[in-house]
Amino acid sequence: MRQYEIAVIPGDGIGKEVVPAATDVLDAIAEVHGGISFKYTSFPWSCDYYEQHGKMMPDDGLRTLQNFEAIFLGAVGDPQRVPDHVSLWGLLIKIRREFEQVINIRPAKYFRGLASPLLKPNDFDLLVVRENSEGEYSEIGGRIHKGADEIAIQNAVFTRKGTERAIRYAFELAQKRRGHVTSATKSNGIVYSMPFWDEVFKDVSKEYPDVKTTATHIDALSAFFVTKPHVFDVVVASNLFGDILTDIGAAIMGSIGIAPAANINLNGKFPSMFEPVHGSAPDIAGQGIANPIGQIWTAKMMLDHLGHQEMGQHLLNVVEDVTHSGVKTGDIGGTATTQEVTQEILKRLKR
Ligand SMILES: NC(=O)C1=CN([C@@H]2O[C@H](COP(=O)(O)OP(=O)(O)OC[C@H]3O[C@@H](n4cnc5c(N)ncnc54)[C@H](O)[C@@H]3O)[C@@H](O)[C@H]2O)C=CC1
Ligand SMILES: CC(=O)C(=O)O
Ligand SMILES: [K+]
Ligand SMILES: [Mn+2]
Repeated sequence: MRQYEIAVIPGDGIGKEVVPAATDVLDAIAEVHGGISFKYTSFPWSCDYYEQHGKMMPDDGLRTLQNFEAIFLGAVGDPQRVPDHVSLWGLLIKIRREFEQVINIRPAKYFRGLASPLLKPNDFDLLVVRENSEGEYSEIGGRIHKGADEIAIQNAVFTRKGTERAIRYAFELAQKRRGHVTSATKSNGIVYSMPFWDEVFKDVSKEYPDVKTTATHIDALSAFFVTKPHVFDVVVASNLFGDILTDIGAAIMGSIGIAPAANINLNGKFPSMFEPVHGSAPDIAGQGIANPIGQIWTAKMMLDHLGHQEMGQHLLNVVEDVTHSGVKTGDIGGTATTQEVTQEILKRLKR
């Protein structure tokens, strides 16, 4: 029996509702297939924790997390109580950066049983590779003066290492898929970092002559995600562009509540972290109606990462069966609660 040590951080809002649902499902799939089990250690780091301790996690929090094989996180943020830049940078983004989780993989595909808002959803199946450690999300800059003279400066950071790493990762994935990489650019408006991004994309592409390439400005690309998502295979994007594109990817599937994500550490020095694309959804938190599929599909990505692709595929098939059967939460047109969807998934998994 292989037991995996997993750090669990439910976080805020619906994170606290969907994370237990997903760990129940993980336990069930492990039991059904046999050979593996999960040992969870839960950490209460969140905006509640911040209110009590004045920080999002203890000073030695990262050292504690470092001993785990993976981190399973829900969502961070409660803007009524703690400013978002404080809560996210104090926990979620801190872990991504300090643990060198430099790649964020976020799939979107036609999902059986879901009413996509697209008129002709076709069969789309794409992967966004989001640069996850630098880019537009930086702490470089500052604010000076007050009132009419006030100035805010925010610098974006694009290193050759980081840019090349994300782009190369996209090419490697494309070789195992349909052999096409689309680069999200904006070199017509952003005159230093994006021409640089384009150059690196071109350089890396020379090493993969079998992979087809396209570079598309982020504005048009966002539109194409809505009008013809089936043309995309792997899309590589900077931190901010990838963030926005993947909410669109979630929306065209049918709901932001179903999209998964994996924050991948490539050098093996730190654990990777698995958390859905969505946030803490304060507008529906505490009602028991959050869609657990984003968190459960994220669990599938963790299974894949740990080398259990067969279990992962089985899990996703069952989730699609449940959606197809009509047991759905409100965001995707159903009336079921988080618990009811989870129970239905558990029941079918154990069949
Ligand atoms: N990775 C993370 O932890 C993220 C955290 N956030 C934080 O979350 C908080 C809320 O941010 P928002 O911009 O409102 O984004 P959000 O993703 O939390 O919610 C956007 C909309 O989608 C709905 N939604 C999200 N997940 C759902 C689910 N599982 N089931 C049903 N409906 C769902 C919400 O009810 C809301 O109407 C903020 O504090 C924000 O900073 C936002 C995005 C990512
Ligand atoms: C923070 C956020 O929105 C994301 O990482 O997707
Ligand atoms: K999340
Ligand atoms: Mn986002």
